[in-house]
Amino acid sequence: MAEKSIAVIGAGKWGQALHFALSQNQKCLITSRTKRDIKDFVDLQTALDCEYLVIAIPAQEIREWLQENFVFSGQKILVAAKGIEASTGEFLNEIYEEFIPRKNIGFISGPSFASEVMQALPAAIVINSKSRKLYKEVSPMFPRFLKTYYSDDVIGAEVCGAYKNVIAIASGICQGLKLGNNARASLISRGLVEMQRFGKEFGARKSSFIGLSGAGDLFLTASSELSRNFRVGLGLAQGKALKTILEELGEVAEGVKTSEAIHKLSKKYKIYTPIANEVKLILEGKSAQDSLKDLLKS
Ligand SMILES: NC(=O)C1=CN([C@@H]2O[C@H](COP(=O)(O)OP(=O)(O)OC[C@H]3O[C@@H](n4cnc5c(N)ncnc54)[C@H](OP(=O)(O)O)[C@@H]3O)[C@@H](O)[C@H]2O)C=CC1
Ligand SMILES: O=C(CO)COP(=O)(O)O
Repeated sequence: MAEKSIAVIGAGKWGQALHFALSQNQKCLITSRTKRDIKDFVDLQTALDCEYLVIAIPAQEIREWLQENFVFSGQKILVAAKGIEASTGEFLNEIYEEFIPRKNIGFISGPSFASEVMQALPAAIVINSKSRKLYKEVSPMFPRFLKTYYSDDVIGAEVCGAYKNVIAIASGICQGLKLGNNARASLISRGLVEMQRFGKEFGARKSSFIGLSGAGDLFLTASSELSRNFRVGLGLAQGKALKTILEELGEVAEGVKTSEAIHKLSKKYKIYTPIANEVKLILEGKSAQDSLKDLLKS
């Protein structure tokens, strides 16, 4: 295995942005299911032979991808996805740990729209790992414009990154229904309380929710049309069918499936998650106006 070699797997929006960022300080390879005519694009095996892998494959696809493609041979992994597996309700750390030792895995979180990273605009992200050593190894790989912080609250970062996508859908609905700034601020702040309550059940640390991974990413995603999840919400408020919205989007909106996962987990562990539950129901066809009435009285 080549030393300090690094590759991004998954050349979607975020994978390409991370490849751009990681190419500033060293050579970084990139691969994807669909072959692309882009700089440093290699076949999958060449990428898998690298020592460091940044995996930007969506949450719902990763288990099957790992089963079919991944053999652990000492690689260190940074997980770029933000979501919870809907079919099982399993967190990404649980899935990855079936294939890779915990000390070799880190999770990227924090407010980071790919399109802005692509323009080298400044941002701050968190590398969440049980191994501080891993953080120390990967931190210098990031360019100056992407400031990195360390946290060992892996589950906290995961819940924040996944849950904020669902709240972003709710916020897009709120915007689409023209409910006003007061309503949106109320929704986002109650969303933060809700995701913290949910995370507590799984051992997430409270402080993660007021930091970059939580409030930082939530405020970003739930207040901007740059967010795909927010745009899903806008489409729902306009009465568009989910299928049409997702076709028009052409990119992943993790909040859609993650709302199912949250529903499953909140039912199992009896966690009060009113906003996520209404998002799931709206995605299944409930009218947004009816959801609003139910949220206001609950
Ligand atoms: N975009 C952003 O600003 C940010 C995104 N994220 C997270 O990163 C993850 C990826 O997002 P993003 O890159 O934007 O999404 P995109 O929809 O742009 O790209 C998805 C990528 O996943 C690959 N992919 C999808 N299904 C499979 C599969 N079954 N097997 C192998 N590869 C697959 C696609 O490969 P191909 O195209 O080659 O077929 C593509 O490279 C999501 O979890 C998202 O929440 C996190 C932070 C910021
Ligand atoms: O996670 C993101 C920014 O931090 C991107 O959010 P969207 O997937 O909603 O675009």
